[in-house]
Amino acid sequence: MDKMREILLIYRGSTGVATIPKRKPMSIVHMASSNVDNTDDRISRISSSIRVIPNFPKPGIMFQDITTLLLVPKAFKDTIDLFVERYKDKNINVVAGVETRGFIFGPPIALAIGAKFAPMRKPKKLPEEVISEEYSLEYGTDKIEMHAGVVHPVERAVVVDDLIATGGP
Ligand SMILES: O=P(O)(O)OC[C@H]1O[C@H](OP(=O)(O)OP(=O)(O)O)[C@H](O)[C@@H]1O
Ligand SMILES: Nc1ncnc2[nH]cnc12
Repeated sequence: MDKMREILLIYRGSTGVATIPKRKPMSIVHMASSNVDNTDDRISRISSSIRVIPNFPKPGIMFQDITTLLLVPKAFKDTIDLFVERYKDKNINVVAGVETRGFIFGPPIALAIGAKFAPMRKPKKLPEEVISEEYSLEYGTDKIEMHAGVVHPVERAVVVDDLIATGGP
């Protein structure tokens, strides 16, 4: 399998419009900045739609909050379009999305390029036989699992997630 890991810069959702915040709002320093491809104005629109929250979930982490990107349909669509443009003619059979935020971006990319979508889930969520891999996070370790046999050796897969922090060990 030819593996590629595709990342944006992107977060896990808040709990909806009607909820009352349980903790003090944190100070927001800025929206994300971009240092890639200044010729495509979609990149700056995407960057400026991502909220950066310092010291969440713990001191020293600059949390890149993609929930704000999801509130801007044009920026969300631009995000999907950029990936679709990159992968549409590459004979990709499988888009694998990393839980949780890869579940937001992976499916629309898969549909647009005519690939199947395979969820890569946190441990013990999938009911059938799995293949699994342990990895390090910027703030902890985790393991990811996928149903065995959903990707065949001859297939080409793109792994979609929102962001690389440590990129693993
Ligand atoms: O480069 P790394 O160090 O691997 O960190 C990046 C990973 O961490 C975050 O997910 P997280 O495990 O926090 O899960 P979530 O999407 O459910 O919030 C993020 O969505 C990436 O998957
Ligand atoms: N800095 C960060 N922002 C958003 N999600 C993350 N996951 C790991 N590190 C992160």
